[in-house]
Amino acid sequence: MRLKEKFETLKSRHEGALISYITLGDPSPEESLMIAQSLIDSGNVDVLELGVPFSDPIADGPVIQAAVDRALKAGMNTDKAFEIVERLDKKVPIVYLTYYNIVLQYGVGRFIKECARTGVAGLIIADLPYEESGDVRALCKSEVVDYINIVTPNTSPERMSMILDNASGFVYLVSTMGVTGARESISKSIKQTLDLTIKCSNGIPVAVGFGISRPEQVQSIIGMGADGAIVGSAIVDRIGKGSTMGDIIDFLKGLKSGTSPLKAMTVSKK
Ligand SMILES: O=P(O)(O)OC[C@@H](O)[C@@H](O)c1c[nH]c2ccccc12
Repeated sequence: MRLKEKFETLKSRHEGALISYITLGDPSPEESLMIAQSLIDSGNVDVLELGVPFSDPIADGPVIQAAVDRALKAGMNTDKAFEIVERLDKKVPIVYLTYYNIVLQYGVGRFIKECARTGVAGLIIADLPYEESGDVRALCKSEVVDYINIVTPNTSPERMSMILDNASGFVYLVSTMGVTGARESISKSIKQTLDLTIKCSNGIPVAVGFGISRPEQVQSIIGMGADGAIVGSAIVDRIGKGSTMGDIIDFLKGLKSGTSPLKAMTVSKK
């Protein structure tokens, strides 16, 4: 399923997207396939972001670093990542999150063709600066894979409009500088960056990630006008601690309830 279709459906329901991240291969390739499928089947995840593990994940905090280590030790690699995506029953759009080295090693053209063939709807390359992304973006365009850009609170308005002029799928707004990982609170100044991003986004959905781990945080981000909230480390942490699938799905259900601020308001008024 394409990202555009998903975001349009959600919009017509006045609902934000819950985007969940897990690392492929964590704790093992087979188990991560089962986890990914259970998350999709639970109906609480609108977009599934799958990390293709890279040995030096510089944008990742300790929780995801540990997951990447577990995955690599369990024999995870890029071929197996494509195999997993191919086998998934993709009832929601799948987005890959990886680092440029992985793409380069596999062969840029070959990697993007494999994304298209196996049904990866979107691609995020965490460490590829926009200025260097021209070839990858062109290949993604011809293979109909959405290339997803990351913007941060440090992105200048000029750079933001340049990046967003060429955006597709959704825009990934990083809530705070630093690495991935749950935080106590989401910075208040995010509202300002979010407004600027929405203004420059030409109608492409904007999703906010980094540090979101609670339903109230999801609700406040969606309430500020974001089209989606991205949660990674809080889920990966539960996988690492060996939580049951039932507990992880209950956790996601709570987060998903935060994507309907209007509904939540009506309920709390009763
Ligand atoms: O873990 P957090 O703080 O919930 O943030 C989402 C994040 O995990 C996911 O989108 C992600 C995982 N690795 C990344 C590297 C760069 C950008 C984003 C990511």
